[in-house]
Amino acid sequence: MSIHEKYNIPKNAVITVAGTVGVGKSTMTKAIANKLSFETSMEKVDTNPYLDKFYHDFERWSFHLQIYFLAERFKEQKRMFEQGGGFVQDRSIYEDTGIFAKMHYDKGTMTNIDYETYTSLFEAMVMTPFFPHPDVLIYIEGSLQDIIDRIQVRGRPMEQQTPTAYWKEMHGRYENWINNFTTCPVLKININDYDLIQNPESVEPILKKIGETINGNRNLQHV
Ligand SMILES: Nc1ncnc2c1ncn2[C@@H]1O[C@H](COP(=O)(O)OP(=O)(O)O)[C@@H](O)[C@H]1O
Ligand SMILES: Nc1ncnc2c1ncn2[C@H]1C[C@H](O)[C@@H](COP(=O)(O)O)O1
Repeated sequence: MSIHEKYNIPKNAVITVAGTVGVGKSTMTKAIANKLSFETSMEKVDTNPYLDKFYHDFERWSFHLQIYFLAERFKEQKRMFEQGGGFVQDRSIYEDTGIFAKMHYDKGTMTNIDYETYTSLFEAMVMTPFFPHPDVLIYIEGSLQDIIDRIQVRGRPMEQQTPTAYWKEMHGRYENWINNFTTCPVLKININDYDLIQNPESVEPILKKIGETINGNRNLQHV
């Protein structure tokens, strides 16, 4: 029996992984893709031409950065579906607008005009019946302290130098955002319930839940 049959995960599934910075999305993305022999769509940090500048001057670069992320993730989303699925994606496109753009607008580091321009572009590109959504969004959650520790250990200077208040604000917003997210089925996982670094096999119960979430939703659709 193949692993796809074992957990009832279609070979053409598209799985996206969401959660705050440093919570463990990339690690989870690679572990799931490896088990399912799926392709990954990784968020590229080193080649992002705006990210470091943005962390040094939010006001100056927040619009440029959001447009860049929107273009990159839109192209990736298109690629995943054009290739017929079988992908795990490191961070969903929905967090760009629901978390980041909104947070910078609310905090005054993105202007009203820029926010309007960005959100109308996002809505026109993504929130249309023509744009396919993932089969499941895995939401990883953890305590603020664990996340701050992970950001420090990972060691990207631009993130290490960012005040804790930024991560705290983001952490609170994520909880709100996920509780109101309805675009595709959600599977919530807490970082205390697995450890992919010490115990790679702890991905197995996650695969089981992925299959259940995808199929639970398909059954609901056919009732
Ligand atoms: N289960 C885990 N236990 C301990 N550390 C972890 C775990 N998963 C990820 N990490 C570490 O936390 C840091 C952030 O993980 P990463 O996957 O890069 O997060 P994200 O993609 O969400 O920013 C990395 O240093 C990674 O090695
Ligand atoms: N849409 C975004 N706006 C601002 N910053 C963002 C956005 N998407 C990702 N980021 C930042 C946050 C991190 O510093 C890096 C990579 O994210 P990670 O959660 O570590 O994968 O990009």
